Amino acid sequence: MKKVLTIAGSDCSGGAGIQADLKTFSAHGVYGMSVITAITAQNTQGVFDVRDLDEAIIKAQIDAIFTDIQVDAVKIGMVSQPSTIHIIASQIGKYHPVNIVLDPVMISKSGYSLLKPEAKKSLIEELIPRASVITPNVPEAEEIIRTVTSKPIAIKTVEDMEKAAQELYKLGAKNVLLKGGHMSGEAVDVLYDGKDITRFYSERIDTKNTHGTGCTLSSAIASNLALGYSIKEAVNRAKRYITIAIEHALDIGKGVGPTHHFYELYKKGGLEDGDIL
Ligand SMILES: Nc1ncnc2c1ncn2[C@@H]1O[C@H](COP(=O)(O)OP(=O)(O)O)[C@@H](O)[C@H]1O
Ligand SMILES: Cc1ncc(COP(=O)(O)O)c(N)n1
Repeated sequence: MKKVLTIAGSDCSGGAGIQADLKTFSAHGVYGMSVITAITAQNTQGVFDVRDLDEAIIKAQIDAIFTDIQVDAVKIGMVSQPSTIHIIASQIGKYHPVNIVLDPVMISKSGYSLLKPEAKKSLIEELIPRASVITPNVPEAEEIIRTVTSKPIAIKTVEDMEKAAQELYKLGAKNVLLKGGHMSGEAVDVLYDGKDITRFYSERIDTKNTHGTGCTLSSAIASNLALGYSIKEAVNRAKRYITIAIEHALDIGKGVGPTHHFYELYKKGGLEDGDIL
């Protein structure tokens, strides 16, 4: 069985973060493991409190996994602060996992800052260059480009997304997937691999329940890379998975409900049994 690790924050309400990642791994038939960077108190209505774990326990969790178990892919989500980023970067340098999907989580759907402003530079300099693929949403892409170039940027069209993906590629990740969840019209994601631009389309589903979409997509990509798919096929399959997971999103809680994960949905996306185990 392929083994996939998420390094991310905990969402006690189960919609995003570590919890969404582990559910996604299970639905893909891969073995999920987690290194927790921070504990958040959040639900479908907002984020109420955060405790960042210290670097010693983050380091110890990563050592415990890599000294014992072969890891086929790593997904990195909420990394909060510079010390968390330094220790993750240094541990990646030590263990060299093969597939690294970095979701540069900055602000929750409810508007809470999950990455401290002073950590932006560390994320860009220390983690992005180590990633096999980064998966920013549109506001994150704008923020990263603004931080690097000190110039204002507004991504308004798919063509703007393509230009931004090429700009982000210069930061050293092997691939850039710019997600179009925050645009209007069809939900188009753009992949740039240094050579080709590929667009991934889906209909835009009319729902308020999109808590954890970014976490789900990046974990699905990590699962598919672990299963041996090329980056384009991994993104293609992940896009199909997230579309079904949003279509079946749950109206849980009073606010933005979570995506839904289960094996039957995976099969419904045309992803057959034989493909996943
Ligand atoms: N309403 C929607 N209908 C269909 N796909 C969506 C919708 N909202 C987001 N997506 C897709 O979900 C994935 C996550 O995108 P996005 O919501 O932009 O990420 P984030 O959670 O990081 O803000 C992308 O593949 C995006 O195209
Ligand atoms: C611990 C944690 N990590 C990430 C997100 C982003 O979630 P979303 O995918 O909805 O933007 C979150 N709300 N909480």
